[in-house]
Formats: sequence, C-alpha cells, structure tokens
Amino acid sequence: MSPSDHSLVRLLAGWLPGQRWFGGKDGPIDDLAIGTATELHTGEPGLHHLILDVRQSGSVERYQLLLGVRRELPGPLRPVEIGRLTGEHGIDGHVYDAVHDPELTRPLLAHMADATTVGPLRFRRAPAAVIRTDLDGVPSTAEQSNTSLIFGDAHILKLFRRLSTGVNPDLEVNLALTRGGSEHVPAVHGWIELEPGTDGGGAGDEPTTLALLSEYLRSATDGWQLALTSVRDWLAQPTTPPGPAAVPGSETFTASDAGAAGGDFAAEAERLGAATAAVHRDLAAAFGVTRATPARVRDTVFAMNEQLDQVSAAVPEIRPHAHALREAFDELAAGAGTLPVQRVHGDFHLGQVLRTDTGWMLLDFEGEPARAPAERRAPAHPLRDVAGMLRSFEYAARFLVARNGDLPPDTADALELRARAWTERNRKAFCDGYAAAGGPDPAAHAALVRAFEFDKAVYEIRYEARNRPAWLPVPLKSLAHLTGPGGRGGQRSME
Ligand SMILES: Nc1ncnc2c1ncn2[C@@H]1O[C@H](COP(=O)(O)OP(=O)(O)O)[C@@H](O)[C@H]1O
Ligand SMILES: O=P(O)(O)O[C@H]1O[C@H](CO)[C@@H](O[C@H]2O[C@H](CO)[C@@H](O)[C@H](O)[C@H]2O)[C@H](O)[C@H]1O
Repeated sequence: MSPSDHSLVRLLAGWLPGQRWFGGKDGPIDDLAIGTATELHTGEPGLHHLILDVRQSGSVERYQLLLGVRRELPGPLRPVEIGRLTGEHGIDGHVYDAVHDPELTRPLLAHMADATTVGPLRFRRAPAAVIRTDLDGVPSTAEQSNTSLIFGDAHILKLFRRLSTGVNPDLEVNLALTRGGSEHVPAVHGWIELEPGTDGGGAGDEPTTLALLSEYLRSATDGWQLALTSVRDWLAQPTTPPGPAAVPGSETFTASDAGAAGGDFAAEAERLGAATAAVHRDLAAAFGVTRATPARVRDTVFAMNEQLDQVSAAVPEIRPHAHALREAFDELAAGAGTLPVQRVHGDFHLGQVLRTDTGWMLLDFEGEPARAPAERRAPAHPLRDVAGMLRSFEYAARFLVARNGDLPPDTADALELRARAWTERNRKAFCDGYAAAGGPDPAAHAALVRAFEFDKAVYEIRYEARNRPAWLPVPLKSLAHLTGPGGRGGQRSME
C-alpha cells in the first residue's frame, strides 16, 4: 500500500467523522494523507497499520487505524466496512476497521510477546509480564475516547486513536506507579510505540506511544455504570400522588433523603475518595511535589480564561455564563498564595475508575485528550482531580435527566430536585472520604475547587462539541445550575 492511495484516502475521509473517537466533528476535514502504512499480516485477511494526518482549521492531527482487508466480508464485519478497493496498489477487496476482526487481533499480542519490530512499529513486553498469545480480542463497549480490545480475562489493549508525539502519560504514569507498588492501578503488560523520527518529529529521541496493554480487571465494573444504576434507581422511586405535589416533600427534599433510595452510591463514593487520596500520595512519591508561586497560579488562571475565550468562539451557548465563570477564575487569582503541586490524574471522572472485589482502581492517566502533551504532564494541585470527579457526579445525574426528553414542567422539576439531591450526597461523601484519607480538604479550599470545576465544565463543552455533539446539552445545562443563583458560583459560604 502506498501513502498516495487516493481512493483509500477518499474512503477514509468519508468514514472518519462517524467514528466516536474522531475529535474533529466540529468542522470539515480540509485534507487527509496517509502518514505511515505498515503491513502487519499478509494474506487473507490482511492487516495494515495506518497513521493518518488529518488537516482541519489549519492544524494537523494524527489518528491511528488498523485496516483489515478481505476479498469476501463475513456478515458480522459488514457494519464496520469502510469501502471497497478494486486493485489500487494491490488491494482488491473490502477494507474495514480491523479491531472488530478477532482473527486480526492475535498478531498484536504475538508481536508484543516476542518484542518484535515491524517497520517503524516497535512492540514491547513489560519486564516480567507474561503475554498470552492464544486469545482473540473483542472491542470493549465502554464509553471511551479511544478503542480498547479485551483479550479473554487476561489483557486489555488500549489503542490510542488521536496520537500525541512522545511517550503517552498513561504508560509513563502506570509504569511509575506499578514500580512504586501502588495498589490502585492495573499492571502494565506491554505497549506498542512508533520509532522516533517517523512521526513528523517534535519529541527528540522519544518514541510515540501507540497502544498500552494492561492487566484486565475481570471482576470490575466501571464507576460510571455503577453511578448510573444508582441514579436510575433514585429517579425511579415511585411518586405519590400525581400532579404538582408528586415530588415527595419537594420543598424540603435534601441530599440525605437521596440515601434512603435503593442503589445508594454514597459509601462507594466515600471509598473512591479514599482511593483517590492514596493514588495522589503514590503519585507524589513517584514524581515529587513542588510549590507553585502566586505568579504561576495566576498563569493557570490566565490559561482558564484563554480556554474560555476559545470555547466561547466555537460554542456560542456558553457565552451567557462567561461572566460568572470569569468571576470564579479571577477569585482564585486574587487570593493566589503558594500552592503545592504534583503529577495528578488530569482527567478524573467516573469512567476512569473501576470497582473490583478488593476496592477502587484508577485508570487512564493520559490527561485530557484535547490538551497538548506538555499541559497534560504539568504538575497541578491535587484538588483538580477532585473537581473532575465532582463534575462527574453532576454529569451522571444530569445525563439521565436529559435522557427523559421533554417532560411536563412539574415532572421535570421533580426530576431536577432528585438529581441534585443525588449529586450533592455523593459529592459530599467523595470529599469526606478524600479528606479523611489525608488529601487536602475540599471544603477548606472552596475557591480553588470551584475554579477547577468551572474550568472542567468549559473543557467538557469543547470536548462534547468535538467528540459527541449529542451530549453537548449535558454540560451546558449543568453550567446554568453551576453559575446561577444557588449554584456553586453563589456558594461562597463554604470558605
Ligand atoms: N484494566 C482494565 N480492566 C478492565 N476494564 C478496563 C481496564 N482498563 C479500562 N477498562 C474499561 O475501559 C473503559 C475505558 O478505558 P479508558 O482507559 O478510560 O479509555 P479512554 O481513554 O479511551 O476513555 C473504562 O471505563 C473501563 O470500563
Ligand atoms: O475518558 P477520556 O480520557 O477519553 O475522557 C474524555 O472523554 C470522557 C467521556 O468518555 C469525558 O468525560 C465526560 O463524560 C463522562 C461521561 O461519559 C463524565 O463522567 C465526565 O465527568 C465528563 O467530563 C472527558 O471529559 C474527556 O476528557
């Protein structure tokens, strides 16, 4: 296959915007080129690894793809067909997203087990890891930005879809935490990387991480699913009698009432807070703690305002909230003292935590996919992660309320009250667990937490616009609550 295969390029340009992991849905593709093409499996079916250079609004992003080629496409693979090539550059057959073809997933494990190099691709096995080569991979159905393949009950391979030059922080941090003996992260089993110099440069001698193979935590359920189950239970509590009084005690309905419902999540939220504090300690031990001067804190606030400018330009619906957002950012700048900063998770939310038989595990230290690699690695105050998780409680409740569509106003108000009660109860439990386990007390740093939460909400609006436009109402609606009267913008009393 040659990088100048125009038919393939045309097919890919039409196919990319429909993929969950494509982060450029907010604008057209101006140009697409195949950066590297590496044949990983010859014959029928064939397997090619592609790196695509996608130009949009003047900048180029790189995406990774495993392309399968078959003369005849079996029924189960038809939905993932990209198109058909008729002899161009020796390809005569159907091309498709190969992560859905179990036959083509085994070679990936075999290459990692043997630590081979194929063209610019280097397959690596972690020291002491045993990689099974007799398992087929099945794509995970979890809600995620990349694509993960699950190999039996042994391994999970995350294929980073949008590539950042250099070692991915997910690999870097997981290796460091595993080495330090952290109990809250799955073991690294291997990875795939791109030789330095083959990817447009920019990172000196550092290879670019393409995929991460980890221990598969088979008994685990992710926090997002657990939280949704709890919210669903709570929202479905019978209401009596119908009509305006349908909300049980709506005027006096409190966060503690939410605990009376089935599927209460608060004890889990508290344990999750404790696990988060433990991982922050492990991260501090592995990477150290430094102190950010007031000038650096003001730089952080500058970056928050800058992100808001960018998002306001792209998503006009955020503009009515801009003033309240800037007030919260400026309050942090005004009171800026010296802050302890360290490596943090960087994109902490309920989809990044797994409840196993033995407790909570933390995943995906990649940072926010929409940020530049240097920003993702930058030390931050650990309450930034706490704020991320607090947003996630809000998301879980609001996601299900949004799913109910247009409801009569009374019913909508009732659901809103219930959702808020669930959110408050779990936010508090999480913060209590975090502080009790030795983390800085969120209640004692309200301005900091608020600024981080608002900044995360702005980030989420951009993320949803680019990746999942159908979800955009979730963070937008929560902004109205956050910045409105009685929202967190008005909760100065915590300090
Ligand atoms: N080691 C693991 N064991 C079991 N499930 C996992 C593991 N790692 C990830 N998952 C599942 O995959 C989902 C997505 O993983 P994540 O690393 O957050 O991917 P992404 O960065 O693409 O969002 C998680 O929410 C979880 O359900
Ligand atoms: O998991 P990723 O590292 O890819 O993070 C990105 O995608 C997340 C969604 O998959 C996104 O998280 C947002 O949606 C979650 C529900 O799906 C919610 O729990 C989070 O609170 C919310 O931020 C994340 O922001 C993004 O970086």
